[in-house]
Amino acid sequence: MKLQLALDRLTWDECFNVVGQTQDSIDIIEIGTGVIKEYGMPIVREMRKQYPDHTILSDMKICDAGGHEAKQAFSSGSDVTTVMAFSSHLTIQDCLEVAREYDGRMMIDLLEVNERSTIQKLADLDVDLVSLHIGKDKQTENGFSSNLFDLLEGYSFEVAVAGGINEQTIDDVVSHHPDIIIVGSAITKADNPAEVAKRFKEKLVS
Ligand SMILES: O=C(CO)[C@H](O)[C@H](O)COP(=O)(O)O
Repeated sequence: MKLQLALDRLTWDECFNVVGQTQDSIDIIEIGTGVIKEYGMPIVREMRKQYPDHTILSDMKICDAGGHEAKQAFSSGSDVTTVMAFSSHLTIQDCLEVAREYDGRMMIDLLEVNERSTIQKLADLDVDLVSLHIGKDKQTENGFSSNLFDLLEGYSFEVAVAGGINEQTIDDVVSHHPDIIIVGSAITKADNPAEVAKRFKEKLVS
């Protein structure tokens, strides 16, 4: 089980500061969508330069022009980038093809997906990594619910989970044995991110 730190709603300096404090506890550095919108590919390149041994995920949340945007992410040093599950199968296919060219991976974001037919579409496209995700706005109504895992019942994807996961909910999430647990605010907004990230890491089982 891997810990992915999501860098969202932070300045450039805050991103590097929190990664600097938590680097020993995290496996994957996620450069969040809003951070990419603010700073573009230069922040991905700088993160790659400073953290050559960490996996870097750019949360591009691609939904169209998949080949071009995936290329932007991988050519800047990302190991993984994201495409929305509701996108056209052509967009997802193009992303997967670019990922193969760069020896990278696509994570397919299941934000707002409730239909098993969408999951079957992903399986038919030979997708291998998906993320169950409750969006930031939706979190004001409902936090991460274990029921989300039901959507993937019977499929063998590698699974990441995200959406307001905190120290109160981590045990429940871990009990479903996802491959990657994505934590943002619970670490980045903590008084002592290093300590909190260490506690999260200790909860993850291999
Ligand atoms: O993709 C995201 C937002 O769209 C975040 O990475 C994800 O929600 C994790 O952050 P948090 O733990 O703060 O919810």
